[in-house]
Amino acid sequence: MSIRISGVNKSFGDFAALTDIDLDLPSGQLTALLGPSGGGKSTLLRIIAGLELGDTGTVEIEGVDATRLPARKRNVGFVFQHYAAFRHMSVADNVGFGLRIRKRPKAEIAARTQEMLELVHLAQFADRLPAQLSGGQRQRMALARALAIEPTVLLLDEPFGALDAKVRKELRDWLRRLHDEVSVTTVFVTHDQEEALEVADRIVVINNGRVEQEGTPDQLYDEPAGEFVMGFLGPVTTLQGHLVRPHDLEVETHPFGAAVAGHVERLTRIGFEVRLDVSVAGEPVPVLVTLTRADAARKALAEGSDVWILPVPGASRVAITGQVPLAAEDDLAAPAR
Ligand SMILES: Nc1ncnc2c1ncn2[C@@H]1O[C@H](COP(=O)(O)OP(=O)(O)OP(=O)(O)O)[C@@H](O)[C@H]1O
Repeated sequence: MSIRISGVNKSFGDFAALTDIDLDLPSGQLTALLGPSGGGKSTLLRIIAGLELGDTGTVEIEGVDATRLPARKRNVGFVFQHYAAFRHMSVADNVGFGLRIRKRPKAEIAARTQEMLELVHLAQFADRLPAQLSGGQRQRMALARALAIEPTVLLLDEPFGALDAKVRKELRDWLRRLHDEVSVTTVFVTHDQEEALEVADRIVVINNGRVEQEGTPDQLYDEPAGEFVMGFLGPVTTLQGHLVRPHDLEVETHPFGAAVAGHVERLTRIGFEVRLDVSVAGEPVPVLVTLTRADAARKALAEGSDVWILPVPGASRVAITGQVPLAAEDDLAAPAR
């Protein structure tokens, strides 16, 4: 285990930012800390980095107790959302900065800088100033700088958060490939569930200062530990006291099995999908069902259709206990995936 966090608590005044955090983050893997704003992700990352000290607990990095080690002795590389580059230094000098302050020989600095610039595909921009790069290129420069010191651990705090959706997606794919190439233990903070599901080997869901669940993307998606995790990972709807995913509901225009009867109140086409708002006796709000256009056409579904709905076998379902899933409403308003 590369990073072991045991019994960490952290309060700011009487506000508990982190409560009883125990985590093992495996060597060489890409782990996402995922959760809503204010949940404590950045605080945990800063404690791993040594930029913040927990009130209790320990942090071990590669078997070494790092709890009381200052940040510069932990051998971590760090990239923040808004990367603060040295504006008067060239891209190459920015990348080599960490090596210069560590007083490495000049030839080594030059070679390593070149290697890093090639890794992040910025070699042709070595002599530019950071202001002459695009936002995405600047974040790649930041990654090159963090990696130049050969860190044991690479920590990224919403590294692509400030970029537009398309560049973000490109960098996300690129980070995954980069990680596979250099395979340094990487922990990144995100509040974007799609980013975490796509990129990470492991996901730790953090909410209200606590770990809600950790596991592989598939484990979390297939077996969410509760309402919060299920609601945070994508669109959900409510049927018979359970949360279920709208695309996991089978819909027919005739009764079948244990299906419940309903009435299509609204039919919306969104790209290749069709979304149905189905009123069901006993349900306070319409049940949401998504299916493909072809499926909807084949079944001749229309507003006003009488339908029967049932979760498909093996669908993830979570019993509702009263806690409102945070992401659900936004996700329902957005085009279903
Ligand atoms: N230095 C501080 N002093 C007081 N409160 C703080 C401090 N740092 C963080 N907090 C509080 O601790 C909570 C957790 O903050 P943190 O930045 O870790 O959350 P986060 O999950 O990373 O959120 P975001 O995605 O918005 O950055 C927040 O409520 C924040 O206001």
